[in-house]
Amino acid sequence: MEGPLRHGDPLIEHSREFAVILEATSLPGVRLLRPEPHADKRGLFARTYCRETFAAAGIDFTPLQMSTSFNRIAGTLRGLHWQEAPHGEAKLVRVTRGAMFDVAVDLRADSPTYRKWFGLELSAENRLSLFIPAGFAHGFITLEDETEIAYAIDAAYAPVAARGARFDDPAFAIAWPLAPSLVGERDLAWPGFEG
Ligand SMILES: Cc1cn([C@H]2C[C@H](O)[C@@H](COP(=O)(O)OP(=O)(O)O[C@H]3O[C@@H](C)C(=O)[C@@H](O)[C@H]3O)O2)c(=O)[nH]c1=O
Repeated sequence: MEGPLRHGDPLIEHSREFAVILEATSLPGVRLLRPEPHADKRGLFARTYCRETFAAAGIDFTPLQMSTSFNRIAGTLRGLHWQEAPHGEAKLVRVTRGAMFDVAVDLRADSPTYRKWFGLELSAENRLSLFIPAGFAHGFITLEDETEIAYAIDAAYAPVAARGARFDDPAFAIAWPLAPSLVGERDLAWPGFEG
């Protein structure tokens, strides 16, 4: 009997081996996804996640849930958030409307980039996604009103394991591109990071 079709099999004529480009960032493990759009007069089609491409890059990432985050005003800041082990979660984040400055912070104590951050603009226009593995904190500030974010996450939500740090914690010294105009109460109340 025939086995299941695999990405790259000749039968999948319209599939391309590396339709998702995974770029390194200044933080080992954090990757930037640059889609390769197939454009025509209708618009475009682009893959925004591919399990096989991730696996070929040595990343074991299978989303279990997808979430959306809508933010009314520019300057809305959410984060920094992570889930403690064994509930660590990897996230793939992109913007479907508007724009934001997205940040990952390395919280792996044995990492050469421990407590270092990486940030970049993700927007509906540039269609970039950021992959943030377990062991990193994540946060963002919106750059436009009515910005909406799509998450794919590989672990169940576990409020008991939820942890956070303030966006302006001196342990990280993140250079946000603007001062926040709206931050949730929980995010203002995180204790100083003790790593
Ligand atoms: C994250 C999450 C929240 N919730 C609930 C809890 C709460 O009532 C409501 C809003 O949750 P929060 O205030 O935690 O939402 P928010 O501050 O947007 O949390 C998010 O921030 C960014 C930076 C991330 O990286 C995400 O993983 C997530 O932590 O939604 C779920 O039911 N499932 C979930 O997976």
